[in-house]
Amino acid sequence: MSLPTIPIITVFERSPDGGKGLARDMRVRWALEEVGQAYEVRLVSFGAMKEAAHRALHPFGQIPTYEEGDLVLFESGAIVLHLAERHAGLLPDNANARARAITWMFTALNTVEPPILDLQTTKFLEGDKPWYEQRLPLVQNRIRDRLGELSDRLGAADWLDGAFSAGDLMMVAVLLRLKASGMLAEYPNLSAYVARGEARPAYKRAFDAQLAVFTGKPPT
Ligand SMILES: N[C@@H](CCC(=O)N[C@@H](CSCc1ccc([N+](=O)[O-])cc1)C(=O)NCC(=O)O)C(=O)O
Repeated sequence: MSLPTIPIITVFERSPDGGKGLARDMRVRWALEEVGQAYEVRLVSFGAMKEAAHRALHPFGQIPTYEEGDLVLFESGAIVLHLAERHAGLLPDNANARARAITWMFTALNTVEPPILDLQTTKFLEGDKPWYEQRLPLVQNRIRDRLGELSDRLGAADWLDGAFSAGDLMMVAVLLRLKASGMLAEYPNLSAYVARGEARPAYKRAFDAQLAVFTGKPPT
C-alpha cells in the first residue's frame, strides 16, 4: 500500500507583489485548500526559475509548477483542473454542470484575463512610450466591455453557475488582479462576487500561506 503522495508546488522565493496574493501560485494554493489536499512548496528565485533544473518542470521558466509523484504539471489553470478532477469540491457531479464550470475556467483565462494582462503590460512596460496616454483608455475600455458582460451574466447570483466551482475560483483570481486599478469597483456585483471568494476559509488559508512566505512569519 503506497503512502499518499504530497504534491509540491513551486512559488516565488520573494513575490514581486509583496505577498498580495496576485502571483499565480495563489490559484493553486486556493484549489488545494478547497479540496483539502495538503501540499508542500519549493521556493524558486527569479534566477533559479530560468535554469535547466526548473525548466525541466516548466519549459517557460515560470511558477507555479505542480509535482505529484511522477506527474509534473505547469499552467495554473491546468493544475486547478487536475485537482478539481481528482478531488471533490471544485466541480459538480452532474456532467453538464461540470462542463459549464470548466467553460467558466476557460472564460476566466481566455476571455477575461487577457485584457487585464494587457493593462498590466501597458502600465508597467509602456508608460514611457509616446502613445501611452492614447492607448491606455483603449485598453481600459476593452476590460470594461468584458466586465460589463460578465456583470450582466452574474446578475445577483452568488456564483456563476449554481454552487461555487473551479470556474468561480479562476474568475475571482483573475478579477483580483483588477482590484488595485479601481475598475472592479465600477461593477458592484462583481466586487461583491470577488469579496465572497476572498471570504472563503480556503481562500484565507491560501492567502495567509503565501503571505507567510513573503513575511517569513508562520501563517496566523
Ligand atoms: N499561464 C501561466 C503564467 C505563469 C506566470 O505568469 N508566472 C509568473 C508568476 S505569476 C504572474 C505574476 C507575477 C507578478 C505579479 N505581481 O503582482 O507582482 C502578479 C502575477 C512568473 O513565473 N513570472 C516570472 C517570469 O515569467 O520570469 C500560468 O497561469 O501558470
